[in-house]
Amino acid sequence: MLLCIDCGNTNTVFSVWDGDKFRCTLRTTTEHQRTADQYFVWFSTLMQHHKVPVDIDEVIISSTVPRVVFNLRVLCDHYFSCRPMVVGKPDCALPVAPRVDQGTTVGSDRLVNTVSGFDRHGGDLIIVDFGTATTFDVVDTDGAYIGGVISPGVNTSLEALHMAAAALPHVDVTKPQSAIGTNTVACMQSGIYWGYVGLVEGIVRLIRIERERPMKVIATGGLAPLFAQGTEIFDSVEDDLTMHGLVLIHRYNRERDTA
Ligand SMILES: Nc1ncnc2c1ncn2[C@@H]1O[C@H](COP(=O)(O)OP(=O)(O)O)[C@@H](O)[C@H]1O
Ligand SMILES: CC(C)(COP(=O)(O)O)[C@@H](O)C(=O)NCCC(=O)O
Ligand SMILES: [K+]
Repeated sequence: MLLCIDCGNTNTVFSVWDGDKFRCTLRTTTEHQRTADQYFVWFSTLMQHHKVPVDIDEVIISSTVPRVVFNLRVLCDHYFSCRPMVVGKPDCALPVAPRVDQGTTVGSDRLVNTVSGFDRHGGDLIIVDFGTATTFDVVDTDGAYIGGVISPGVNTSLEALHMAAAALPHVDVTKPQSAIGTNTVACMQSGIYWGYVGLVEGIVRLIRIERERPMKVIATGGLAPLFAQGTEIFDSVEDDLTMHGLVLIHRYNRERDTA
């Protein structure tokens, strides 16, 4: 079976693909100190819990944190006897090359989302990913990543506000009933929630004007369903977008190898 690993700055997700469907999806925090042995104990324990056999023979990794890739490679070598495909490395090809400034390294999560979104919806897309950063990936008619927007993530902004202001507590993001908060926590939640709704709607509007054509908007990332409750801007919310892209990129490279 194929193990797909999506390593973001906050969370690392392992998903096991049996060639037909995902059998199991597991999430842990991203920590570059975690060793191959620690990954394996965590992974094999939860696989047993979910009654999925641990027979991994192929691995594909997307990581926005370069330092974690070393230990993930050791995991593949010691426990799965394979060499992982790593998105963004020269030996991992993409169906359509990104068109960005020379020398720019695009985050591999954004490249994977682009491949996935194009497969599901065709071109002319804006993919909004609510991760550690809130990113907007613009996908051209032919499926190329052509740039986008990087904004601070929702929780990153809340944390920065709490750190910077002595009287502001740590709060969780939720959808407030109204814009006007009548206590400190409610004021902060309104600022974050309605602020991000406005940010997303505003940036999508500007991108559409620049592109001069209709563009579908796809939302993904842990907080996407929550923000979808506050705006009509998303055509679709897909929590498996990155994992689907990893399966596609893996298949694309395997088919190239055998061609
Ligand atoms: N289901 C969820 N509900 C609420 N918050 C979530 C959920 N999933 C992730 N988050 C939060 O959203 C932020 C981004 O998480 P994630 O999408 O995993 O980021 P990354 O891909 O950058 O690691 C984190 O602060 C995380 O705690
Ligand atoms: C913008 C990001 C930090 C988002 O990562 P994430 O929130 O998924 O951890 C990541 O895609 C990244 O490090 N990008 C490199 C710069 C770029 O994509 O242009
Ligand atoms: K991400």
